[in-house]
Amino acid sequence: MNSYLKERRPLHTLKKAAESMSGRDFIGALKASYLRTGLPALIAEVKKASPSRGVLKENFDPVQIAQAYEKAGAACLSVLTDKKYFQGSFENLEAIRKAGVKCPLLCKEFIIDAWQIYYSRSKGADAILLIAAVLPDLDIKYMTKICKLLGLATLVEVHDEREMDRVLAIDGIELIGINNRNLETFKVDMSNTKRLLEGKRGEIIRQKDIIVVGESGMFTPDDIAYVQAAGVKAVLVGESIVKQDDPGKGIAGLFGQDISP
Ligand SMILES: O=C(O)c1ccccc1NCC(=O)[C@H](O)[C@H](O)COP(=O)(O)O
Repeated sequence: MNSYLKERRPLHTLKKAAESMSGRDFIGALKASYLRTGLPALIAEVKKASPSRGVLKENFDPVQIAQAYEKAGAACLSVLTDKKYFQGSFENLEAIRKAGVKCPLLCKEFIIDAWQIYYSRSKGADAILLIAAVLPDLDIKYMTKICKLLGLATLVEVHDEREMDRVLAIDGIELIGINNRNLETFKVDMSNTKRLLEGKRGEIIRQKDIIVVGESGMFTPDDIAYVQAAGVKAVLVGESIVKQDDPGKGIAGLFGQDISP
């Protein structure tokens, strides 16, 4: 977390800015897209670089990429704001919002402190990411409540059975992301999504009407079909689409068809 920013924006002034922002319905946009296309709704990631792959796109223009994604049928966008590992920024998030992009925006940041939630909202976020691997249950509960009060959606990310069981035991969770990438080894294994949705866990998810997002390592229509068959209603995709000369065409290639509205 950037303590320099935290010093400049004490919580009581930041809260006012966050509360005055009007948000967009992130979960509603995912549901509407799934109904419209019959395919997992796309959360398209504005991603310049990653720890596992280095720089993905030279001449990175976040607004242009966001507009191309929206035009090509993305339901929502994920904007990396972490500087150190992904070369992202809050300026990118703010610029995309100010450019008039209508897709709801997920602020992709390593959130460990409630201050960051207010800051994300003040910069135009409609949803934030909470990573179960780094947050105790109590923080997930507390942060989810703050988000609800602010009108923000929370995407709670899990990677294994233990994290999934922890998150399923928390009341009020509406959106769970299953990351196919192991955050320590960076290895991607799509069968992770399938495994975590089998049996009792899948039943609880259906009962609670939770939307599951498949995350990472998707490149082809077969990959999309695989995670859809496993039970996901949305996918979070970065590398395979952002690397294309035309990221919009990257989306049609990923789904094997034009999904634009
Ligand atoms: O992308 C990485 O290399 C990475 C490494 C370590 C921790 C997290 C990482 N990525 C975060 C993500 O969740 C992905 O950016 C997102 O799921 C999109 O993945 P992809 O389609 O494989 O770019």
